Amino acid sequence: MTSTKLGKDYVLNIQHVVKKFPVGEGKVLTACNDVSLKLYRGESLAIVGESGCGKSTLAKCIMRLHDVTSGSIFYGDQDITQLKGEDLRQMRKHIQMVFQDPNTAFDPKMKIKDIICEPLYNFDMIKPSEAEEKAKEMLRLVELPEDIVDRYPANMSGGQRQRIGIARALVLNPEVLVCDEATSALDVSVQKKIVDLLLSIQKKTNLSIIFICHDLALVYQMCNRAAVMYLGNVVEVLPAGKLKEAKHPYTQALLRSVFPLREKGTHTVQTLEGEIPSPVNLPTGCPFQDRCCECMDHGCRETMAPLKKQGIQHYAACHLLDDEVQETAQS
Ligand SMILES: Nc1ncnc2c1ncn2[C@@H]1O[C@H](COP(=O)(O)OP(=O)(O)OP(=O)(O)O)[C@@H](O)[C@H]1O
Repeated sequence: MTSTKLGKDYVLNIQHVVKKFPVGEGKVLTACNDVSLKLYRGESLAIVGESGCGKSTLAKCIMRLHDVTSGSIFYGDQDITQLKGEDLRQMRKHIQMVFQDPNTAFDPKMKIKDIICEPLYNFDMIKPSEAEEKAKEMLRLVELPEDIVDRYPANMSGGQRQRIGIARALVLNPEVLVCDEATSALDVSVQKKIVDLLLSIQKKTNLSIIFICHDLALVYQMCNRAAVMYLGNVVEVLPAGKLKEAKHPYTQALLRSVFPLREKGTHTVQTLEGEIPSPVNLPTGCPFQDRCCECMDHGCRETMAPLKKQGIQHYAACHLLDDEVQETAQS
């Protein structure tokens, strides 16, 4: 389990991000609904939740692969949602992404050294004569043999290719790494090695990592904090090592399907009842109301509860909960 001691210093401040997609016939799909989160320097922040809850859309807004509909994402004092042209290009040096599928991420005709050094070429930060040495340095960082610099990606394993993807993402020495399901295409044993590698690089470089992941057991072991999304909303933020103390009925339901499996003895695996509502017709009130066995007629169906403080670095958005301390929640 990872320590949850965090500095006050944050590298990203996501404020009230809304992302809507037009889906025809005048209808609008809300993929992210007023998301506010901070990413602290040197932390790994997991974004978890069922398929379609808006995790990748949020990552793409951070990477500026999508424009937000409204809201801000501050990197230092720069609102990256407003950057254009050369300013936007320069910002990409600081925030890099590792994609899910290492098998389709690279041009098969490029040598490993050119794949790794491509971001440096893009910023005119390297001469061709320096590429081999730089690529070897990055291969050492991701614990791959240096002598593969002149090879092509085709004959490498998925795990090796993902290490190359990490080397390429880190070659510009970014402050933030966004990993969108970066291990889910790999075998379980390889997943663990890639996660350990990311953690050891993080210790050396104080990198901040956003880790989008379905695997709650992995998040529990490797991340500092977890933000739980449901239907485009952040419903709970808490120390990842305290996931089992989650307060939001959705997080609790999500966890019941994972953690009992790891305990000996008798148990039944509980799954979430009902269907996730369509993000095209978001209900008024709490997004989880129709699947929540504790839903109250008054309140839950009328307004979305704000994130309320539940403990150190722990906030949950539920009408059943009170604020532990009378203060505005800052996730
Ligand atoms: N370009 C798009 N146009 C329209 N709808 C989109 C677009 N991209 C995503 N969506 C919708 O937005 C919602 C959130 O999708 P998103 O990919 O962010 O979810 P996710 O939590 O990352 O899911 P998964 O875990 O399956 O990757 C989904 O309903 C999805 O269908």
